[in-house]
Amino acid sequence: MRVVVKVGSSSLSSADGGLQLSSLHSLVDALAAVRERGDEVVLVSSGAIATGLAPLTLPTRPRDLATQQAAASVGQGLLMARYTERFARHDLVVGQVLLTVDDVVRRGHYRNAYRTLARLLDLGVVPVVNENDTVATQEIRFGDNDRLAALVAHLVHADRLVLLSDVDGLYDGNPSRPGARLLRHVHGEADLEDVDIAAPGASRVGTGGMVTKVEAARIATGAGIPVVLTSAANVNLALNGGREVGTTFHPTGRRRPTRLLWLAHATTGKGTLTLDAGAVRALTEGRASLLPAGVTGCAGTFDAGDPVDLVDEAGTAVARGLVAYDSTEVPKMLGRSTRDLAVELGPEYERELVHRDDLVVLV
Ligand SMILES: Nc1ncnc2c1ncn2[C@@H]1O[C@H](COP(=O)(O)OP(=O)(O)O)[C@@H](O)[C@H]1O
Ligand SMILES: N[C@@H](CCC(=O)OP(=O)(O)O)C(=O)O
Repeated sequence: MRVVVKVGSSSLSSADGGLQLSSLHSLVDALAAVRERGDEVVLVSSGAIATGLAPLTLPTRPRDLATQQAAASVGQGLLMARYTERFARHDLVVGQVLLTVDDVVRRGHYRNAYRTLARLLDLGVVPVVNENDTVATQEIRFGDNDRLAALVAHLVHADRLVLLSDVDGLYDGNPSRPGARLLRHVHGEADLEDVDIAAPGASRVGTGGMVTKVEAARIATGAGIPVVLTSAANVNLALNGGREVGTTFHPTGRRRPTRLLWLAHATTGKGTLTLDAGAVRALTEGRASLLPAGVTGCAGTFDAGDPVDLVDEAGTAVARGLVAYDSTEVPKMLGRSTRDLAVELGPEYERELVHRDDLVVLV
């Protein structure tokens, strides 16, 4: 068994927003018990920003990106030091893995991340993953670790994803309202239809609230991985108790190529290409590559290799792909056949605008 456990800032911090050591200790002790049983663990831990607040005497989580990054820079090292100390009590070694979206979406990069994580697990190390907050700009940020955890679970072929928060599961509405009901099982979209997840998190340090957790559960279950959402206080029961706690999201789909999952869920397009009806059909029904002949418009500034949204003439996103040309080159190619382009501009213009291996259909 390989399990990915994600813990949110709200579960690791005290009322004043700083790191709550006792919570971190219970988490580590529960994870160590999983290891003692012979199972493997990858921990996705938030809390860098929360841990950085006290040393910087910041009263609350900062709103601007630069101060968040500074707090993460101060906090991440301290957080890892605490994990290192506590895991060492169980004779376990930890390894820090910091990721950005960009690190894993581009061709080949996700393989590097996978190789490192697989090697760490071979060596018996507990990988501790977080977003690389200090270098992540707005465009390449996850911003929350829930989606990152779902994508990491897929990357390492996990058997289960456990999301730990400050709430004991998914409720049908704001859990602080009287009468809110805990959902024990979610089998698919139909079970989520009447669920209200809009309330922001109760803590001052968490991000995303329930929205990003449900999104993470969708990504993981859609790729065949069951998800358990429960409170960090239940960590031992969830991992070692042998009985169901919180909310279980059951698999709805099957494993897909890793890079395409990242492309669909971790990126935002740097630009937009508008497709005519024939191109939409070729992509969605024929699984074809996108050729310049079927593109009627291009917007945004992007480099070759960047993710772009592919929209139909009504502006609805139908696919996302990694574009093979810069935004300076695309306009002169629109509507032209690859053969004409090769004759006029040279053989390097004969390739697809977006190759089908670099493309994920969203409809
Ligand atoms: N339907 C719901 N069920 C459970 N929790 C919800 C729901 N809607 C909103 N929430 C809020 O989501 C919060 C958890 O999200 P967040 O604060 O981002 O935590 P974390 O730091 O663990 O990621 C809970 O404290 C809860 O108040
Ligand atoms: N990378 C950030 C995590 C962002 C965050 O707070 O996420 P979460 O608490 O999981 O909603 C950090 O370590 O502070």
